Amino acid sequence: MINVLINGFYGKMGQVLANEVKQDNDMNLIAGVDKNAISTHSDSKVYNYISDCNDAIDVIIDFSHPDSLSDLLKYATEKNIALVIGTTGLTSNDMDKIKMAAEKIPIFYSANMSLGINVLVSILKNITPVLEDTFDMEIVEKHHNKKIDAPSGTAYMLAEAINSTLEDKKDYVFDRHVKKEARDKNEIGIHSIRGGTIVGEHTVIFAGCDEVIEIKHSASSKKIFAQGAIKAAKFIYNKESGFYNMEDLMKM
Ligand SMILES: NC(=O)C1=CN([C@@H]2O[C@H](COP(=O)(O)OP(=O)(O)OC[C@H]3O[C@@H](n4cnc5c(N)ncnc54)[C@H](OP(=O)(O)O)[C@@H]3O)[C@@H](O)[C@H]2O)C=CC1
Ligand SMILES: O=C(O)C1=N[C@H](C(=O)O)C[C@H](O)C1
Repeated sequence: MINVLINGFYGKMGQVLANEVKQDNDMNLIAGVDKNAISTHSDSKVYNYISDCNDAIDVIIDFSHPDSLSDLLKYATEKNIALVIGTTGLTSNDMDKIKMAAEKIPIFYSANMSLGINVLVSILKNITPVLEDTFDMEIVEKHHNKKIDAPSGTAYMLAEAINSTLEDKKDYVFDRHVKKEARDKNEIGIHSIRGGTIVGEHTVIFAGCDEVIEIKHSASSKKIFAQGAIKAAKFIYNKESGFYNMEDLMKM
């Protein structure tokens, strides 16, 4: 059995994940951590601070808030516990800290744990070199009205997938407003929409002369992210230290 701790336990993802972990025969939900822990709130043990947890844990799965990152990395590295991180809105400095911690423990990071988005990443890497000279590239992401970061972590991940194939990297332009100059060829536009309960939609638009290609991924339930995180946890809990992502998991 793999012993799991969930960071961000009372959150939308934390609760969906707890449910999925409980139904998984290989996993044992040991406890949760949330900044407003109320012991009577659920049938699971929940701590206010990760440092309060002295249980034997094999893997921590984190869907919380960037503010919890320092405590999370300190705890996991000190106790030598594998980490799966799905939290978005992280800065490049945060990502550097994650990569430094990954020199000591195995860490899996993905801004989107669904299989579909990660297939979309490989499609983008294949088609961008063919289209880059003549097509403009725009990304539109839509999420629920409770989401606190914009653009989504996935939108950045898709833009990075496009850029990874290009020698001349494109700049990112967010929520483009009308400006005097024409659209610069050397940019990727990223547009964020927030409303209702939209789980997550990402569309990549390649707009050429007299033709348009649109590739869209729609999530209709948060379960796909939770199930992806469980696969990631099973993949890394007994791995060597290192920084892992969905590409490593999909290669298996
Ligand atoms: N990688 C992926 O596939 C996916 C990633 N996400 C990302 O996961 C994160 C969580 O999403 P979601 O569940 O919708 O958000 P929620 O706001 O519903 O949940 C986050 C939870 O973490 C708690 N929290 C805040 N700060 C801390 C802290 N310092 N320590 C521990 N817990 C803390 C929040 O408490 P409080 O409400 O009191 O602030 C809340 O209970 C987001 O960054 C989101 O973008 C979401 C879906 C899929
Ligand atoms: O906050 C969410 O809900 C989601 N966040 C992730 C992101 O920022 O890309 C992944 C998914 O789209 C849902």
